Amino acid sequence: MTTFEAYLDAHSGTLLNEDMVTILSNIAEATRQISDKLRSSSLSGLTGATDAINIQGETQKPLDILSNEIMLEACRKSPAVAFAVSEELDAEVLIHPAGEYAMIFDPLDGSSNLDVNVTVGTIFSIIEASSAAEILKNGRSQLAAGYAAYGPQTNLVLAIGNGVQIFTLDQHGVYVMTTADARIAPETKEFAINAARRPSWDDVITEYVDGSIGTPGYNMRWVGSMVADTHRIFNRGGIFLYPADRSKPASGGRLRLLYEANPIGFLVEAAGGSAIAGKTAILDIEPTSLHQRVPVIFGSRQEVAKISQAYCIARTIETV
Ligand SMILES: O=P(O)(O)OC[C@H]1O[C@](O)(COP(=O)(O)O)[C@@H](O)[C@@H]1O
Ligand SMILES: [Mg+2]
Ligand SMILES: [Mg+2]
Repeated sequence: MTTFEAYLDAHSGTLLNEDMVTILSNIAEATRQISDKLRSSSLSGLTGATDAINIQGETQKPLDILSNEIMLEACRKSPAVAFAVSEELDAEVLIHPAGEYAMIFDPLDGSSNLDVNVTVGTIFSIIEASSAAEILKNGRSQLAAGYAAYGPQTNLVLAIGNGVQIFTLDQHGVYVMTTADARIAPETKEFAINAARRPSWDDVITEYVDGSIGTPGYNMRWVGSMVADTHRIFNRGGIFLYPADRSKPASGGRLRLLYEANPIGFLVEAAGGSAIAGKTAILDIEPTSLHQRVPVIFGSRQEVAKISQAYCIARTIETV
């Protein structure tokens, strides 16, 4: 049995320095606390919405705010964390002026699913950044990334440079490794997209989805929590698509680069999958702002390659 802490210890001094071990341990502890709060949310009144609106213009749920506070506490407990960047914060927050890293997170992903008891998650990414100017780096600069998925089980999924490991929270609050070196199947016949947005898709996405629907054996899934859709893809392959809205190309898409697309892209590539925004790999996009949105297509390598080739051929389509 390998616990999360034992896994970190085993890589301390090689893939991880002591500061990174502390940061990742504190993130694991934060996800335990969030998991606890979620399990009893209806009993403790942590349901519904608040009056607060975040920088994205979205109404915050009490659990968005609480999860953000728990993740900020993980930053405060980690002396090497200089900055916190979050979906729920307008700008970066200085935590420890002498720190060398930024912790970037979506404290609760899929929070529209909270009141219907469907899997939600916490997504995180660690980069080197001792000044605010260093935060806007491409996704290849990530030192570690991961997510917690709060569903029937709580899973913690982590990449630190040697593949992807999956841990499961046991009844004593211990994360135990349940999948070593998770790999995403290279081929798939399962895709995930919000089909209600079809009128806003470009021709490449429309043709891909229409072609898939007409092909025997293809299946469609859409949870509405990217973490849950990602977790399914880690377990049985698949492709996830959240393309840009063709009527608003400047908006970039729905998902945010720094704390949604980049960490998921890092995990997916580490597991042998691919993650693109169109012609460009997600991890190669140079960020221009903290809450920048990008089109996101990721999952089984060969299926993603079909779409990336279609974008390269369709030269008339303006895409990233
Ligand atoms: O409601 P839509 O358009 O299907 O969007 C769903 C997507 O939005 C998200 O919920 C965005 O995350 P947040 O809940 O953190 O804002 C993704 O998890 C999910 O894939
Ligand atoms: Mg999210
Ligand atoms: Mg969120």
